[in-house]
Amino acid sequence: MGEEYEVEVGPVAHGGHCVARTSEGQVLFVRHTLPGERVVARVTEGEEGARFLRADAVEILDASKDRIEAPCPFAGPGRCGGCDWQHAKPGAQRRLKGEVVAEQLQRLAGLTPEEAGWDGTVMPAEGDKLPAGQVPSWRTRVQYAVDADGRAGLRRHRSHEVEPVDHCLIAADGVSELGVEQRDWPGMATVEAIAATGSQDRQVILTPRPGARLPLVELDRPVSVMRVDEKDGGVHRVHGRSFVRERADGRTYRVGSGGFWQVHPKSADTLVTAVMQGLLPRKGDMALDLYCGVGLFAGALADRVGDQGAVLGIESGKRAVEDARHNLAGFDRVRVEQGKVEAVLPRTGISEVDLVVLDPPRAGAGRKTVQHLTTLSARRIAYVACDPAALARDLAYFRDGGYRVRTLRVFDLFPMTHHVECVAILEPATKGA
Ligand SMILES: C[S@@+](CC[C@H](N)C(=O)[O-])C[C@H]1O[C@@H](n2cnc3c(N)ncnc32)[C@H](O)[C@@H]1O
Repeated sequence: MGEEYEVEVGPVAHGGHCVARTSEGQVLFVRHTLPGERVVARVTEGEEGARFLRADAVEILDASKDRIEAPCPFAGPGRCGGCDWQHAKPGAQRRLKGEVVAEQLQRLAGLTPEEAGWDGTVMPAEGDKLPAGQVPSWRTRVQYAVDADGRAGLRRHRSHEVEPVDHCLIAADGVSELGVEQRDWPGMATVEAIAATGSQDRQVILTPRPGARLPLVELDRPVSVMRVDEKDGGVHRVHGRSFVRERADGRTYRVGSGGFWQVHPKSADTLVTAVMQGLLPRKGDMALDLYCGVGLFAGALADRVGDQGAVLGIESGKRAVEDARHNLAGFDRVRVEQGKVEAVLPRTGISEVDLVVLDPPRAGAGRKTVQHLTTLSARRIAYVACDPAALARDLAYFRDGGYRVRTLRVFDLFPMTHHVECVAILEPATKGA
């Protein structure tokens, strides 16, 4: 810890850092740098003999042409851990993400971009293509951590320490307007601020420290307030609605506190469009929406498969299932089952479907679920992935089960961070042969 090395920085790696080697051959994962730079890297984590050390670039000796001054005053070595690429031009950020996706596909699935039907580009969300130095304000959900003095901030990288922040540049305007960063939150561990897209619903979710009393929540806009129970982790209503209303694909979705909804205001529409363009649902199709959350893709599929078709959603979160059933109540032939996909799907007895959407959490779907899906004779499968490593692992299982990737599209729905969203469309390998 604290040791410094002068290094030439190599390629980007998954996780918001680049790879370098010390003169003794020790691998360093270096943050706050870019490929091709020469930097002084200070070790932040790792022990002697470890496979790799983590480090921050604390001095830039030769700068990349893709480097800019970080627009956020809270970014930099040892500071806020929320963004990884504040110091890179927007186009360079997307190129780096593309290189990470390509590397993961190659290493974990043995696929080149061409074999995955991908042109190698990473698409910005509509409206996000801004000149260098301007930052899209896209985070409609921000969980602030609160320090011992009650100041709201964000956690430092791989740390519980809080970097107090008076304006997070990537927070959506609706979040910033609440003024969470401008007041103190004594006794709170976290304060989550939510600004819905397509409605004026605003919500604050407070997590008190053990024994602390809830503060009076007076913000710059009307909000509903929820509280996270320190014992059972349950989310309870303090005042106002216990949900926000989001809009996507022409429909309104109720999302209860603690439930999942895409964070970028354009994400839900972007992903629904990519999935529907890839699947091309037909009237009368039978479709699955796995890991369905509050029913985003199930709703879009239900509209398209019509009265003769049917959609089954599966989701583990109890509250999300209640919301999905509420959101999809207008469709007679849509059912939502609660439970883990790996347990519920085999129990349904379904042996054949036309289409599948799966949008699993970061860990991916895993071998067992993928194997099961490859037995259902689906005409097409859409895999929505927030982690390219998990996607690549699962694509390899799909290949073993006789499916090939027809197209892959990659979207930058998390600007300034290392995160990236992929939509892969699969079909039986025999079809593409
Ligand atoms: C990435 S979110 C996708 C939600 C939805 N497709 C959307 O876009 O709004 C993943 C969802 O999977 C649920 N989940 C996590 N593990 C699960 C499992 N093993 N089985 C079923 N659902 C799961 C989470 O509760 C979450 O709602």
